Amino acid sequence: MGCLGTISYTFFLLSYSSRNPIRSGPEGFQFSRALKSSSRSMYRGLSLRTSMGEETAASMARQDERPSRGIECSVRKVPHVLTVAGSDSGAGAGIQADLKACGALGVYCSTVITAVTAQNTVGVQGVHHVPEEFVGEQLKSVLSDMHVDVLNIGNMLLLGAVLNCCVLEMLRLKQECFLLLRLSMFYVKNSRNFQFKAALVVDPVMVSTSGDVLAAPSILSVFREELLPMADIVTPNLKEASALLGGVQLETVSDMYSAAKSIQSLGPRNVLVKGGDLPASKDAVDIFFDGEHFHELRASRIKTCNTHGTGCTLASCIAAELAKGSSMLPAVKVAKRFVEVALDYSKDIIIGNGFQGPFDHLFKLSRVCNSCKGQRFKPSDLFLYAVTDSGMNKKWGHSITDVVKAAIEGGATIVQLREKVAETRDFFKTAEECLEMCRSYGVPLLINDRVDVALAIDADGVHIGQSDMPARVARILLGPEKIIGVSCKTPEQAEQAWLDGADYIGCGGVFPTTTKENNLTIGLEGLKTVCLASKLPVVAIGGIGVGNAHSVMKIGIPSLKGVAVVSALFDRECVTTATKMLHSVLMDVVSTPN
Ligand SMILES: Cc1ncc(COP(=O)(O)OP(=O)(O)O)c(N)n1
Ligand SMILES: Cc1nc(C(=O)O)sc1CCOP(=O)(O)O
Ligand SMILES: [Mg+2]
Repeated sequence: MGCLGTISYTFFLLSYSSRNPIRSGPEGFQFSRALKSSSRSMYRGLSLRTSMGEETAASMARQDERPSRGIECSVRKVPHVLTVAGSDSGAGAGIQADLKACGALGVYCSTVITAVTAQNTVGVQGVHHVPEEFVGEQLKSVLSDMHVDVLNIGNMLLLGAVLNCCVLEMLRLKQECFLLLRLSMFYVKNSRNFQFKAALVVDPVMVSTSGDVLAAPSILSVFREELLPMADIVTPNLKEASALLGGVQLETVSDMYSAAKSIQSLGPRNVLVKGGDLPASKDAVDIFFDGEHFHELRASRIKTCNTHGTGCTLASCIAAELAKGSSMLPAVKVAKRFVEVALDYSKDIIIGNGFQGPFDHLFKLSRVCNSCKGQRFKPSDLFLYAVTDSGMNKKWGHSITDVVKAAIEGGATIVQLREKVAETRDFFKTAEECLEMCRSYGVPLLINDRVDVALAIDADGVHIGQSDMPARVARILLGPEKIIGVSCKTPEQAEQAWLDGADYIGCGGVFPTTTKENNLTIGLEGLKTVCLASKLPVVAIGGIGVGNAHSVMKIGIPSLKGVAVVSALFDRECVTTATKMLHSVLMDVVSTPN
C-alpha cells in the first residue's frame, strides 16, 4: 500500500478550509469535526486521536515543562523551515542550498530528503530515490517533535513516478502539519506569545535550468490538482509555468502576467513566475500575483555562470522570511534581493569544471574573511594608530578622506574614525569612502563608538570605551572576525575586555590631553600597571606626540605595541609630515637596543 493508504485520519479535524487553511488565525481555532477514521496509522506521531497521537498532543502540552537538558537557560523560539527536497552532492541546489539559504537568513532548517543525487557542475550522474516509507519516517520524526513554521517543498520531489504517492502524502502532511501547529498553539497560547504562521512554499521543479523535464506528465496533473491548491506560494520558472499551463509559449513579460494569473486560478494563494530565462531581457524580471494585484519585481541581471541552485535558494529564502513572520510580498522581495546579492558576490568564483557552477550563500561570512585577507588582526598594526578628529579637520580645512590618506602615507598602521558630531548619514558616507581608501592601502579601518556604522559599511572593526556598548555585545553583533578595541584604565577593565572577546586595549590618558574632555590621566605608571596585567595587546593614548612617544615605548613591556594619537597628527597643517615624524621616533625606539 502506498503512503496514501497508510495514513490515519483518526483525529479531530480543526475547523479547516483546504482552500485557505492558514488564513484562520488563533481566533479561528476550534475542534469541530472528525474526518475519516482508520484502524492503522503509519504516522501515529501525526495522528491526534490514536494513542500515539494523543501522546504527541500531550507532549506539545508539556513543552513548557520539558525536562532541563542540564543547562539553565531562557527559552527562545527559533523560526523553523522544514524543507522537503533532494540532496545534491555538489551542494549547489536541493537540500544543501536550502540549508545554506535558511542558515544565511538566520532560520533553523530541518530536512526531509526525498532523493539522493550523484551530481556535480557537469550534470546529474545518478539518482537514488529514498523509499517513500522512509520519506514518511523523516517527516514523522521532525513533525512529531519540532515546531515547524513553514513547509518548503522543493527540488527533486517530483523526480520519478515513485514519488507520486509522496506528493499526495505531502498534501496530508500539510494538513497534519497544520493540525500539529494549531494544536501546539492551542496548548501553548496561554503560556507563550505564540504566533501562528504556518505556510507551504512550493518550488515546482519539473524542468531543470538545462531544460530537462524532470516530472512525468502524470505527476503534472497531481501537481496541478492536488499540490497547487494547498500552496501559499508557488514559484515556477518560465518552463515550469509553461508546463503547468499545458505547454503555452511564454516569451514576454506580458506572457508572464497572463501565466501568473492562470496558475493562480489553479489554487495557490500567490504565484511568482520567474523570468530569469526570458530572452532579451536586461533585468531579471519576476511577476508576483496574489490573486488581486500584480507586482513586477526587477533585479539587475548578474553576468555569471554560477547560477546552479537559484530556484531552490529563492524558495527557501521566501520560506525563511515567512518563518520569521514576514508577509508574502516582503518575503519574496527579500528572497530576490538575497539571490541577487549572492550571485553578484559569487560571480567570479570557480567551483567545479562544468558549465553551471554553484554560488556562495554564505557570502556574508566569507566577505568578512576575504576583507581581512586571512588574518583579521595583527597586534603590530597598533604601532602607529591614527585617530581622526572632525574639529581639527575643520580648523585646517582638511577633508577626512584627505587626512586619512595623508596619515597612511606618513606611516599610520591603523586608522580609527572618531566622529562625535556628524549626522549618521553623513558619517556613514564618509566612513564608506575612508574604508575604500584604507582597503586600497591594506590598512585596517576601525569606527569609534558606532557598531551600527561599522556593520553597515563592513569596516574592519570598532573601538569602544567603558561607557559605550559592552564589548561582549559588540562581539555578538560583529561576529568573530571583526577587530574590537576597548579603552581601559585599570587591570580589572583589561581583564574584562579579554573576557568579553576584545582584540586589544587602548590605555590612557598617559598624559593630559585637551582632545578628550574630562579624561583621567593615569600616567606612565598607570600604563605600566595595565600593560603588565593585560592579556591583550595594548596601545597607549592621551597627549602622546613626537616629544614623548619615546618615553612611552621605552617602558619596554611586551604587551605595549604602539601609540594612538589624535592632535599630534591631525591638529597639523601637513598630516603626512606630522605622521612621518612620529613614525620615525617610533622606529628609533624599536631599532635602538635598551
Ligand atoms: C585607541 C583608543 N583608545 C582609547 C580611546 C577612547 O575611547 P572612549 O573611552 O570610548 O572615548 P571616545 O574616544 O569615544 O571619546 C579611543 N578612542 N581609541
Ligand atoms: C580619544 C582619547 N581617549 C583617551 C583615553 O585616555 O582613553 S585620550 C584620548 C584623546 C587623545 O587625543 P590626543 O592624542 O590629541 O591627546
Ligand atoms: Mg567611546
